[in-house]
Amino acid sequence: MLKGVSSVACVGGGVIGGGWIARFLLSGLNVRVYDPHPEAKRIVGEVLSNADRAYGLLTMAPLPPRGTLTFCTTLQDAVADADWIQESVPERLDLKKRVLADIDAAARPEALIGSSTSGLLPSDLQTGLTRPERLFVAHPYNPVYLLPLVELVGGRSTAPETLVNAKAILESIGMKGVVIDKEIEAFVGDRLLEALWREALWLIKDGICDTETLDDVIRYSFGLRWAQMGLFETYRIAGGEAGMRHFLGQFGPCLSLPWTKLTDVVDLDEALIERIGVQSDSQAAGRSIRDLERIRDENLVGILHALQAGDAGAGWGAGKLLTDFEQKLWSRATPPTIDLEAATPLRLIDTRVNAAWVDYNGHMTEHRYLQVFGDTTDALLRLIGVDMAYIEQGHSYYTVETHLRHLGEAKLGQSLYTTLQILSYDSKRLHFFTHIYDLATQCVIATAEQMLLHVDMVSGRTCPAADEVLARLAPLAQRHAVIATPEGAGRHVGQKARQ
Ligand SMILES: NC(=O)C1=CN([C@@H]2O[C@H](COP(=O)(O)OP(=O)(O)OC[C@H]3O[C@@H](n4cnc5c(N)ncnc54)[C@H](O)[C@@H]3O)[C@@H](O)[C@H]2O)C=CC1
Ligand SMILES: C[N+](C)(C)CC(=O)CC(=O)[O-]
Repeated sequence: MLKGVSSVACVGGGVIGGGWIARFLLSGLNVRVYDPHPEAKRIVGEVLSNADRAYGLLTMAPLPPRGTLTFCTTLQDAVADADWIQESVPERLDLKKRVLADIDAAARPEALIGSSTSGLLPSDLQTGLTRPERLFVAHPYNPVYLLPLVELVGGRSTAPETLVNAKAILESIGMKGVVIDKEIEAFVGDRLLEALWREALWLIKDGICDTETLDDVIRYSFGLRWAQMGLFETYRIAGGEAGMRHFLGQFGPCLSLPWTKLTDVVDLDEALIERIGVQSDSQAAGRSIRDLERIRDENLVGILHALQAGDAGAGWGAGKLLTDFEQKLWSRATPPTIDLEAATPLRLIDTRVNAAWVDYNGHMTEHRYLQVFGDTTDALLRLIGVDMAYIEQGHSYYTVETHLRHLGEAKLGQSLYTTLQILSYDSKRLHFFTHIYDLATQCVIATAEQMLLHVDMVSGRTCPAADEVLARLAPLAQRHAVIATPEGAGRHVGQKARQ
């Protein structure tokens, strides 16, 4: 049975606790935090501010009102009324056991308790608890507010329904809970990461390459592959038409070659720590951690958006998950009210310039303007009844001419909105003028004048629009006819002739 969650407690508000706090708050849940660090409020505030920025770029779907954030002076006060308590204190078994025992004693009996541990066994964490059945590992990935995966691992005493409930709750906040069948130190993700990490330390220690080269090798090649398909499916493709079996046949014998040092663990002595520290400082080129976080977040948003377009627009992996989450948000939201009676252009789209829209000039690239104008056209069409049901009947409007003017610049994260004025129409033609405005200054960023024709999609020829569409169009066009013709309407591209 799925338990509803409205309030959450986070015990520990560092890198991971801060990420959880942001994820919960931005999903509309109230969060109470306990972290004795004297600067906990500042640290959480900074993570939250980056998370806000990242969500502003990630989605235009109507997020619920942000939950309230409360810092508590005692652990007991933080957890007493919570439905879900997430422990994210440092990775030490003795400390975690002490903190989890305090949580167990102060929490409501039905509250779920997740631990962010990267590798400690849930059976070890739950020994000695009064209600060990509600304790489980909920191992997330940094940054928790963007990366959707949580490994859910139960211990010997964890009740199966605890994991079922946890998975459902995570789905409701846009995350993917993956239940790991058997507990093992470091679970699945950190087993893989740890193997790579240990190998990488040897490569630096042995002077095979420096830290920047090693990172380049990952991020220009298999890092991109892993982001969208994981390991096994990627290798299946690498087997060519004969697939995985061929891959295993070809590369299986390499397992006996000295291609890894995994049987041996590098001595992470002072000298190696210093070498890595120096190389890593130089690689960061003076960028602060928060700067690097913002760059990372923009990249992840770009990859997630690209994955939303995967599989012919159906979405792929984490991109499909984001689309499904956005659809839930749209279905829960109240539709925006558009004043159809007013003699003013229709305000149809509110949007924000996202990372994938920005080009080498540092501003919104030209084809994205057409996308915003196209989204505005779609909003008008939906308003007059040309929706997916209408299109499935075999009729639609096609754009046959666009005159687009760039009058200002739009930068990453800038909030924009569009207004549309109908200039003329008849049974087959629809002619209108659209402005893109900067929300903050109300300045015009771009305009487009467009002509659309109503078509029979089977014959590919124009034909009159349905009566009900024209009936919706008529009153709008009448109201717009009394508004002054917009500056720039009817303009063409040209230069004054030389005298
Ligand atoms: N940093 C990472 O990349 C990831 C870490 N994790 C796990 O998350 C957990 C936390 O790690 P980080 O956030 O990286 O550590 P962190 O050091 O950034 O944060 C730990 C926080 O816990 C607070 N704390 C210490 N004792 C406490 C207590 N008794 N009660 C409440 N708060 C207390 C500290 O003041 C600090 O703010 C660990 O179990 C770690 O393995 C999981 C996934 C990724
Ligand atoms: C380094 N680490 C073991 C704490 C990493 C993780 O647990 C997951 C991650 O975000 O990489």
